[in-house]
Amino acid sequence: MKTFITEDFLLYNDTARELYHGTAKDLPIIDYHNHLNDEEILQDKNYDNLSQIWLGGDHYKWRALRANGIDESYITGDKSDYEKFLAWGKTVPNTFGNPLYHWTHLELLRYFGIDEVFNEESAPAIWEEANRKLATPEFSVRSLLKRDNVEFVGTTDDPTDDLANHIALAKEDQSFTVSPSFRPDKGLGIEKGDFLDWVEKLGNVTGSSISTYDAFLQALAERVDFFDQHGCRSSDHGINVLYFEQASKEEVSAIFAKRLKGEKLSEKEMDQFRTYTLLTLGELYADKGWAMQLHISPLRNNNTRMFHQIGPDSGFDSIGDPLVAEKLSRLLDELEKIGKLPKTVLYSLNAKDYNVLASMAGNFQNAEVPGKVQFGTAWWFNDTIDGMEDQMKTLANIGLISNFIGMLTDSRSFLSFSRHEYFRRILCNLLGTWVEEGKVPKDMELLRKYVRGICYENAKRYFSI
Ligand SMILES: O=C[C@H](O)[C@@H](O)[C@@H](O)[C@H](O)C(=O)O
Repeated sequence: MKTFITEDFLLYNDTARELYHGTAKDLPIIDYHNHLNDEEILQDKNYDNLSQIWLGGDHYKWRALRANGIDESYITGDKSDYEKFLAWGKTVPNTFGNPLYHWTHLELLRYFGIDEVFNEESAPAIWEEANRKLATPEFSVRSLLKRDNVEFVGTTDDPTDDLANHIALAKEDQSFTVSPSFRPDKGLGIEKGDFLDWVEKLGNVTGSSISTYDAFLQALAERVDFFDQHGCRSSDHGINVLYFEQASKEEVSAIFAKRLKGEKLSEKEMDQFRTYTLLTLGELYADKGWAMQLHISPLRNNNTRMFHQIGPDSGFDSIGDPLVAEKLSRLLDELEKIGKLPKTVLYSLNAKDYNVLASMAGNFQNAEVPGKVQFGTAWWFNDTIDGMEDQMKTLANIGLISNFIGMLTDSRSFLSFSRHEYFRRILCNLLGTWVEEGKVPKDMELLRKYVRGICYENAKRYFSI
């Protein structure tokens, strides 16, 4: 059966169709936050088969497979790639209403030219045809980036990473930039069992022995400099529960010393360390002109048995519901007070926070750049038609959607860039609907400016690309 994705997919009026086909469709892609593997880009890897590139690291699909009663051996276990692929073929027909259904068919159509509904019956032939194409030079990861007109890739990188792949890629003449993002979560994770190992690793890459909090901060500053020298334009922080506990540097130094000795810390002490360290990093980000991305309120690793079996980021995270407004206000204001609030992108995994984040952003805007503080795009479980519309309507209702830096894939798969098409269709339909409903004038020049800005130009300006 032919697929349902027509050229006007998700575009329900003439204005939407004109905006998408005439403006959004061919704009370059700036994917400023994802988890793509920089080594695979350097190697210009060809994936062996559709399971590896589709299912290999995508915990969205793993959750759908589990929800469909598929055994773990066919998901992250020891079944063959083909057996796992057939399990996905059995599952996709049961995903109506989930973006996975749309993404699956968009990817088959856009990358492989396969205009078929994906299910158990069509899976074997699709496996053969797609794998044949995956083996060709046109399906190396760099070829995939070029064919998608990807201009910028923001990977996610630990401060101790040597960035060797990014450095090597920067020496080559590419149509796209692969920029490292500074993700210091392990340096803020003072509660974690491997925190001291990470501190030692930080010391090793900076040629220092970190035995004091001053030395720790100095080492972090050196890594910020190193990342900046190699094209970093942004940091990223995963914050499960937002914190704000003020303390002097001397108090935090004493807390750090206790941790080095393996002494137990109170929750307050840990929050004092996290607060002081994040504020110090925020100042460094501002000095570098970086953006600070805050991904807040995931509830991670809910399934202890499966965490021990297959580790983090494996589909057992969900939406947390801590309060965020007060602490976020204090964090941002502490930096604003000293003129060191960096460009900031606020994401929450809980849609209950959307009005909070959109209104919070409005407290700290200034002339540095339009939309200096962004209410960030719908993230993870919210990366759906309803979730994206909800986030954009909230932003428009409370802030200025015209300065929105648009979406990102946050993905681990090189086939995910068609999610930008998905977003652009939803955006153009939203704007087109406002026109058709008489809520905004049919000023096509201005509407095209909105579309170019949100899909491409705003992010280019915001990240100084
Ligand atoms: O969209 C889902 C995301 O990729 C999710 O896996 C990440 O947000 C990850 O948990 C992280 O902390 O960066």
